[in-house]
Amino acid sequence: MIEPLISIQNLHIENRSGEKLIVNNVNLEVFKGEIVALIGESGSGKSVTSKAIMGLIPSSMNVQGQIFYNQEDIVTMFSKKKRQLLGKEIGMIFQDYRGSFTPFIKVGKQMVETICTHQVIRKKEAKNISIQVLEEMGLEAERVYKSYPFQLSGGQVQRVAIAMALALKPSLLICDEITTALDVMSGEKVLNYIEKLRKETGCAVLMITHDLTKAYKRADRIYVMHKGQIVEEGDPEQIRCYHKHPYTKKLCSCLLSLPSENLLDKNERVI
Ligand SMILES: Nc1ncnc2c1ncn2[C@@H]1O[C@H](COP(=O)(O)OP(=O)(O)OP(=O)(O)O)[C@@H](O)[C@H]1O
Repeated sequence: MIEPLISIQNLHIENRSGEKLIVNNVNLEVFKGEIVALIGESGSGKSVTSKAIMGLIPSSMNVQGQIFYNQEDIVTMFSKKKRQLLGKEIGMIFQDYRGSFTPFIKVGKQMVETICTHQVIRKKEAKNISIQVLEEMGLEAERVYKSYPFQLSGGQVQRVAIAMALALKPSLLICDEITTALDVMSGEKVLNYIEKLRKETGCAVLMITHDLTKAYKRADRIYVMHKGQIVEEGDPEQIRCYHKHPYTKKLCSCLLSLPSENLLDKNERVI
Protein backbone atom coordinates (compact mmCIF):
# COMPACT_ATOMS: atom_id res chain seq x y z
CA MET A 1 0.00 0.00 0.00
CA ILE A 2 1.31 3.48 -0.86
CA GLU A 3 1.56 5.66 2.24
CA PRO A 4 0.66 9.36 1.99
CA LEU A 5 3.45 11.92 2.19
CA ILE A 6 1.36 13.93 4.60
CA SER A 7 -1.64 12.68 6.53
CA ILE A 8 -3.70 14.94 8.78
CA GLN A 9 -5.85 12.87 11.14
CA ASN A 10 -8.70 14.14 13.31
CA LEU A 11 -7.29 17.67 13.47
CA HIS A 12 -9.18 19.78 15.94
CA ILE A 13 -8.25 23.41 16.67
CA GLU A 14 -10.04 25.74 19.03
CA ASN A 15 -9.32 28.87 21.04
CA ARG A 16 -7.78 28.04 24.41
CA SER A 17 -10.86 29.51 26.05
CA GLY A 18 -12.87 26.92 24.09
CA GLU A 19 -15.33 29.54 22.86
CA LYS A 20 -14.47 29.19 19.16
CA LEU A 21 -14.04 25.95 17.24
CA ILE A 22 -11.83 26.77 14.24
CA VAL A 23 -11.04 23.38 12.70
CA ASN A 24 -13.24 20.39 13.44
CA ASN A 25 -12.14 16.79 12.90
CA VAL A 26 -10.23 17.42 9.67
CA ASN A 27 -8.76 14.43 7.79
CA LEU A 28 -6.65 15.15 4.74
CA GLU A 29 -3.97 13.26 2.81
CA VAL A 30 -1.48 14.27 0.14
CA PHE A 31 0.49 11.66 -1.77
CA LYS A 32 3.90 12.10 -3.39
CA GLY A 33 3.67 13.94 -6.72
CA GLU A 34 0.04 14.97 -6.24
CA ILE A 35 -1.46 18.45 -6.49
CA VAL A 36 -4.23 18.64 -3.91
CA ALA A 37 -6.46 21.71 -3.62
CA LEU A 38 -8.03 22.76 -0.34
CA ILE A 39 -10.90 25.02 -1.25
CA GLY A 40 -13.40 26.92 0.85
CA GLU A 41 -14.76 30.34 1.63
CA SER A 42 -12.92 33.00 3.58
CA GLY A 43 -12.57 32.09 7.26
CA SER A 44 -13.38 28.40 6.74
CA GLY A 45 -10.06 27.29 8.28
CA LYS A 46 -7.85 26.55 5.27
CA SER A 47 -4.85 28.64 6.37
CA VAL A 48 -5.08 27.46 9.96
CA THR A 49 -5.05 23.83 8.76
CA SER A 50 -1.94 24.42 6.63
CA LYS A 51 -0.23 26.38 9.40
CA ALA A 52 -0.80 23.38 11.69
CA ILE A 53 1.41 21.34 9.32
CA MET A 54 4.14 23.97 9.74
CA GLY A 55 3.69 24.12 13.52
CA LEU A 56 2.65 27.77 13.24
CA ILE A 57 -0.55 27.72 15.26
CA PRO A 58 -0.57 30.62 17.76
CA SER A 59 -0.26 29.70 21.43
CA SER A 60 -3.76 31.11 21.98
CA MET A 61 -5.10 28.01 20.20
CA ASN A 62 -5.35 24.42 21.28
CA VAL A 63 -4.39 21.73 18.72
CA GLN A 64 -5.46 18.11 18.90
CA GLY A 65 -4.96 15.30 16.39
CA GLN A 66 -2.06 13.90 14.40
CA ILE A 67 -0.14 15.16 11.40
CA PHE A 68 2.08 12.48 9.88
CA TYR A 69 4.87 13.33 7.44
CA ASN A 70 6.34 10.16 5.98
CA GLN A 71 4.58 8.37 8.85
CA GLU A 72 6.23 10.47 11.58
CA ASP A 73 4.00 12.60 13.76
CA ILE A 74 5.06 16.23 13.33
CA VAL A 75 2.92 17.45 16.24
CA THR A 76 4.98 15.51 18.78
CA MET A 77 8.32 15.71 16.92
CA PHE A 78 11.30 17.27 18.74
CA SER A 79 11.86 20.86 17.69
CA LYS A 80 15.40 20.31 16.32
CA LYS A 81 14.17 17.62 13.93
CA LYS A 82 11.10 19.68 13.09
CA ARG A 83 13.26 22.69 12.16
CA GLN A 84 15.30 20.50 9.79
CA LEU A 85 12.10 19.30 8.16
CA LEU A 86 10.17 22.53 7.85
CA GLY A 87 11.39 25.00 5.28
CA LYS A 88 13.52 22.39 3.52
CA GLU A 89 11.35 19.29 3.04
CA ILE A 90 8.06 21.06 3.64
CA GLY A 91 7.97 24.54 2.14
CA MET A 92 5.18 27.03 2.56
CA ILE A 93 4.43 30.12 0.51
CA PHE A 94 2.30 32.39 2.61
CA GLN A 95 -0.68 34.52 1.70
CA ASP A 96 1.05 37.31 3.64
CA TYR A 97 4.24 37.13 1.58
CA ARG A 98 5.77 40.38 2.88
CA GLY A 99 6.39 38.63 6.22
CA SER A 100 8.80 36.27 4.41
CA PHE A 101 11.44 39.03 4.16
CA THR A 102 13.44 41.31 6.42
CA PRO A 103 12.91 44.78 4.87
CA PHE A 104 16.46 46.11 5.32
CA ILE A 105 18.38 43.14 3.83
CA LYS A 106 18.73 42.76 0.07
CA VAL A 107 16.61 40.04 -1.52
CA GLY A 108 19.60 38.14 -2.93
CA LYS A 109 21.37 37.97 0.43
CA GLN A 110 18.20 36.62 2.07
CA MET A 111 17.80 33.99 -0.63
CA VAL A 112 21.41 32.84 -0.38
CA GLU A 113 21.23 32.67 3.42
CA THR A 114 18.02 30.64 3.28
CA ILE A 115 19.48 28.18 0.76
CA CYS A 116 22.74 27.85 2.71
CA THR A 117 20.82 27.24 5.97
CA HIS A 118 19.10 24.22 4.48
CA GLN A 119 21.75 22.83 2.14
CA VAL A 120 25.47 22.17 2.29
CA ILE A 121 26.34 24.41 -0.61
CA ARG A 122 28.78 27.25 -1.50
CA LYS A 123 27.43 30.81 -1.55
CA LYS A 124 28.32 31.19 -5.24
CA GLU A 125 26.26 28.12 -6.11
CA ALA A 126 23.37 29.38 -3.94
CA LYS A 127 23.53 32.68 -5.85
CA ASN A 128 23.32 30.83 -9.19
CA ILE A 129 20.29 28.88 -7.98
CA SER A 130 18.66 32.12 -6.74
CA ILE A 131 19.18 33.86 -10.09
CA GLN A 132 17.82 30.84 -11.95
CA VAL A 133 14.60 30.60 -9.90
CA LEU A 134 14.06 34.37 -10.09
CA GLU A 135 14.28 34.08 -13.88
CA GLU A 136 11.82 31.16 -13.85
CA MET A 137 9.38 33.45 -12.02
CA GLY A 138 9.61 35.90 -14.92
CA LEU A 139 11.55 38.51 -12.92
CA GLU A 140 14.50 40.66 -13.97
CA ALA A 141 16.71 38.37 -11.94
CA GLU A 142 19.90 40.44 -11.54
CA ARG A 143 18.06 43.64 -10.60
CA VAL A 144 15.69 41.92 -8.19
CA TYR A 145 18.59 40.00 -6.59
CA LYS A 146 20.28 43.32 -5.73
CA SER A 147 17.10 45.05 -4.51
CA TYR A 148 15.66 45.60 -1.04
CA PRO A 149 12.11 44.20 -0.67
CA PHE A 150 10.66 47.71 -0.42
CA GLN A 151 12.10 48.54 -3.85
CA LEU A 152 9.85 45.89 -5.43
CA SER A 153 6.14 45.83 -6.15
CA GLY A 154 3.80 43.58 -4.15
CA GLY A 155 3.54 41.07 -7.01
CA GLN A 156 7.33 41.03 -7.47
CA VAL A 157 7.89 40.36 -3.75
CA GLN A 158 5.33 37.57 -3.94
CA ARG A 159 7.21 35.97 -6.85
CA VAL A 160 10.50 36.27 -4.94
CA ALA A 161 8.87 34.51 -1.95
CA ILE A 162 7.73 31.74 -4.31
CA ALA A 163 11.20 31.54 -5.90
CA MET A 164 12.80 31.25 -2.45
CA ALA A 165 10.56 28.34 -1.43
CA LEU A 166 11.08 26.57 -4.77
CA ALA A 167 14.87 27.00 -4.67
CA LEU A 168 14.95 24.51 -1.78
CA LYS A 169 13.16 21.88 -3.90
CA PRO A 170 10.80 20.76 -1.13
CA SER A 171 9.04 17.38 -1.13
CA LEU A 172 5.82 19.09 -0.12
CA LEU A 173 4.96 22.64 -1.08
CA ILE A 174 2.07 24.40 0.63
CA CYS A 175 0.80 27.33 -1.43
CA ASP A 176 -1.62 29.58 0.44
CA GLU A 177 -3.47 31.77 -2.10
CA ILE A 178 -0.19 32.48 -3.82
CA THR A 179 -1.53 34.12 -6.96
CA THR A 180 -3.91 36.60 -5.29
CA ALA A 181 -1.39 39.48 -5.54
CA LEU A 182 -0.42 38.67 -9.13
CA ASP A 183 -1.84 39.67 -12.48
CA VAL A 184 -3.35 36.80 -14.52
CA MET A 185 -0.29 36.20 -16.72
CA SER A 186 2.19 36.21 -13.83
CA GLY A 187 -0.12 33.94 -11.81
CA GLU A 188 -0.33 31.45 -14.66
CA LYS A 189 3.44 31.55 -15.12
CA VAL A 190 4.01 30.79 -11.44
CA LEU A 191 1.49 27.92 -11.41
CA ASN A 192 2.97 26.50 -14.63
CA TYR A 193 6.42 26.54 -13.05
CA ILE A 194 5.13 24.77 -9.95
CA GLU A 195 3.59 22.10 -12.18
CA LYS A 196 6.88 21.79 -14.06
CA LEU A 197 8.75 21.40 -10.77
CA ARG A 198 6.25 18.79 -9.66
CA LYS A 199 6.93 16.79 -12.85
CA GLU A 200 10.71 17.15 -12.51
CA THR A 201 11.11 16.49 -8.80
CA GLY A 202 7.93 14.57 -7.91
CA CYS A 203 7.12 17.07 -5.17
CA ALA A 204 3.59 17.20 -3.83
CA VAL A 205 1.62 20.44 -3.68
CA LEU A 206 -1.12 21.46 -1.28
CA MET A 207 -2.83 24.39 -2.96
CA ILE A 208 -5.06 26.55 -0.80
CA THR A 209 -7.53 28.62 -2.75
CA HIS A 210 -11.06 29.93 -2.94
CA ASP A 211 -10.93 29.75 -6.72
CA LEU A 212 -12.63 26.54 -7.86
CA THR A 213 -11.71 27.19 -11.51
CA LYS A 214 -8.01 27.15 -10.58
CA ALA A 215 -8.45 24.07 -8.41
CA TYR A 216 -10.40 22.31 -11.16
CA LYS A 217 -7.75 23.12 -13.74
CA ARG A 218 -4.69 22.27 -11.66
CA ALA A 219 -5.49 19.73 -8.95
CA ASP A 220 -5.54 15.93 -9.00
CA ARG A 221 -7.84 15.92 -5.96
CA ILE A 222 -9.91 18.56 -4.21
CA TYR A 223 -10.98 18.88 -0.58
CA VAL A 224 -13.86 21.27 0.11
CA MET A 225 -13.79 22.96 3.51
CA HIS A 226 -16.78 24.64 5.08
CA LYS A 227 -16.98 26.15 8.57
CA GLY A 228 -13.88 24.31 9.79
CA GLN A 229 -14.83 20.90 8.39
CA ILE A 230 -13.99 18.95 5.25
CA VAL A 231 -17.41 18.44 3.67
CA GLU A 232 -16.41 16.85 0.38
CA GLU A 233 -13.42 15.18 -1.27
CA GLY A 234 -12.78 13.83 -4.76
CA ASP A 235 -11.11 14.32 -8.10
CA PRO A 236 -12.13 17.47 -10.02
CA GLU A 237 -14.79 15.63 -12.06
CA GLN A 238 -16.35 14.08 -8.95
CA ILE A 239 -16.45 17.46 -7.24
CA ARG A 240 -17.97 19.14 -10.29
CA CYS A 241 -20.47 16.49 -11.34
CA TYR A 242 -21.22 14.26 -8.34
CA HIS A 243 -21.00 16.55 -5.30
CA LYS A 244 -23.37 16.05 -2.38
CA HIS A 245 -22.88 18.96 0.03
CA PRO A 246 -24.97 22.14 -0.48
CA TYR A 247 -21.85 24.33 -0.14
CA THR A 248 -20.05 22.42 -2.94
CA LYS A 249 -23.19 22.75 -5.02
CA LYS A 250 -23.10 26.51 -4.54
CA LEU A 251 -19.39 26.61 -5.44
CA CYS A 252 -19.92 24.50 -8.56
CA SER A 253 -22.83 26.60 -9.74
CA CYS A 254 -20.30 29.47 -10.07
CA LEU A 255 -17.99 27.19 -12.05
CA LEU A 256 -20.80 25.97 -14.29
CA SER A 257 -21.91 29.50 -15.04
CA LEU A 258 -18.56 30.23 -16.69
CA PRO A 259 -18.37 30.06 -20.49
CA SER A 260 -17.80 26.49 -21.58
CA GLU A 261 -14.35 27.17 -23.07
CA ASN A 262 -13.14 28.04 -19.58
CA LEU A 263 -14.05 24.59 -18.36
CA LEU A 264 -10.92 22.83 -19.41
CA ASP A 265 -11.29 19.11 -19.86
CA LYS A 266 -8.56 16.76 -18.71
CA ASN A 267 -6.79 16.86 -22.10
CA GLU A 268 -6.49 20.61 -21.94
CA ARG A 269 -4.99 20.77 -18.46
CA VAL A 270 -1.91 22.94 -18.47
CA ILE A 271 1.35 21.02 -18.71
N1 LIG B 1 -3.97 34.16 14.81
C1 LIG B 1 -5.29 33.96 14.98
N2 LIG B 1 -5.86 34.21 16.17
C2 LIG B 1 -7.19 34.01 16.36
N3 LIG B 1 -8.03 33.55 15.42
C3 LIG B 1 -7.51 33.28 14.21
C4 LIG B 1 -6.12 33.47 13.91
N4 LIG B 1 -5.90 33.10 12.63
C5 LIG B 1 -7.10 32.72 12.14
N5 LIG B 1 -8.06 32.82 13.08
C6 LIG B 1 -9.47 32.48 12.91
O1 LIG B 1 -9.58 31.15 12.42
C7 LIG B 1 -10.64 31.05 11.47
C8 LIG B 1 -10.09 30.42 10.20
O2 LIG B 1 -9.15 31.31 9.62
P1 LIG B 1 -8.26 30.92 8.34
O3 LIG B 1 -7.23 31.99 8.20
O4 LIG B 1 -7.81 29.52 8.44
O5 LIG B 1 -9.35 31.06 7.18
P2 LIG B 1 -9.17 30.80 5.61
O6 LIG B 1 -10.14 29.73 5.22
O7 LIG B 1 -7.74 30.55 5.27
O8 LIG B 1 -9.67 32.19 5.04
P3 LIG B 1 -9.08 33.12 3.85
O9 LIG B 1 -9.45 32.43 2.57
O10 LIG B 1 -9.78 34.41 4.04
O11 LIG B 1 -7.59 33.21 4.06
C9 LIG B 1 -11.19 32.46 11.26
O12 LIG B 1 -12.38 32.57 12.00
C10 LIG B 1 -10.13 33.36 11.84
O13 LIG B 1 -10.69 34.52 12.40
